[in-house]
Amino acid sequence: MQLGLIGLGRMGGNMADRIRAAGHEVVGFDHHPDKRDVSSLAELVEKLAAPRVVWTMVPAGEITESTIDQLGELLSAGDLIIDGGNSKFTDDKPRADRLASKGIGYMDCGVSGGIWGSQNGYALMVGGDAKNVATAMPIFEALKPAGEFGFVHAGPVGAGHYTKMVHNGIEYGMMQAFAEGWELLEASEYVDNVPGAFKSWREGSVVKSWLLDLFDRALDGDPELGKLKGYAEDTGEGRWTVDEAVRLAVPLHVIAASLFTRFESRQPDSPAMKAVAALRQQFGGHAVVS
Ligand SMILES: O=C(O)[C@H](O)[C@@H](O)[C@H](O)[C@H](O)COP(=O)(O)O
Repeated sequence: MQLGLIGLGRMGGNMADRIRAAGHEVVGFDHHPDKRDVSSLAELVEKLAAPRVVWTMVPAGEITESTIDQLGELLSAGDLIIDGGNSKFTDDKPRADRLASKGIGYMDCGVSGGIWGSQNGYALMVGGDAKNVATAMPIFEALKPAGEFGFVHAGPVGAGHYTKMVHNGIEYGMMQAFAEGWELLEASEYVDNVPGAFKSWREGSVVKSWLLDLFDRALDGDPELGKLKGYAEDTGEGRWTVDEAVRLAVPLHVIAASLFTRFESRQPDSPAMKAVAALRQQFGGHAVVS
């Protein structure tokens, strides 16, 4: 089938390759002139036969919102938009309603797999009507991994991005657990071969996983991670997961702690710990470091 794909960066570009390799036609648009097949959204829409399916794979937030608004002006009743970016789930229903007033369908699809997805396949978490899911199924089939798993129609519009948000919250917690275990092993006088321990866990162990494989790969390149700074960014999914935990009063100890640890990583000197040191000095006369 034909697909319009907007955003041909690290994710979208690889996805286009995988969809084409499965025998589909992709008409791609990107802001970078060297990557794209068409030079405007209007040209992309023109090149597709109706009813059209257009997938947005651009950064979440303002860019996705304005791209979908422009598509809403250019597409016709019967066409379908799929947002595959890491949008916030609360954006989905209002978008779907705006587009529905013009007869345009909308689905959200959480996409996991990072830069490895083109070879391994992408895990897809879809929210939308069964009819729209069926329309896009050949594209989902092309993107998902070859095996039994890697796809869920999670529920109505919003459910795909919600599922991806929770997936990313879990990702934060798993990464943090590996990271803390690594720090403890490195600090201890008991274990000499820390990279070897992680490597050994890749087979047979209870904690074997793709994240562990990737951590082992990172340690192969830099056994003490000496080339990196202890600084980690976040792009929103972890914060939304914790917001939801507060809204629903669900205890999310590990994920919340993992998120806060990232915030802490950006503080060269912790203001809160200065306050703790000041208070210890005030009530106990304990020494402080200035
Ligand atoms: O499942 C995935 O493929 C990843 O989760 C992917 O979506 C991306 O790498 C994260 O959005 C990074 O998220 P943070 O910037 O919040 O760590």
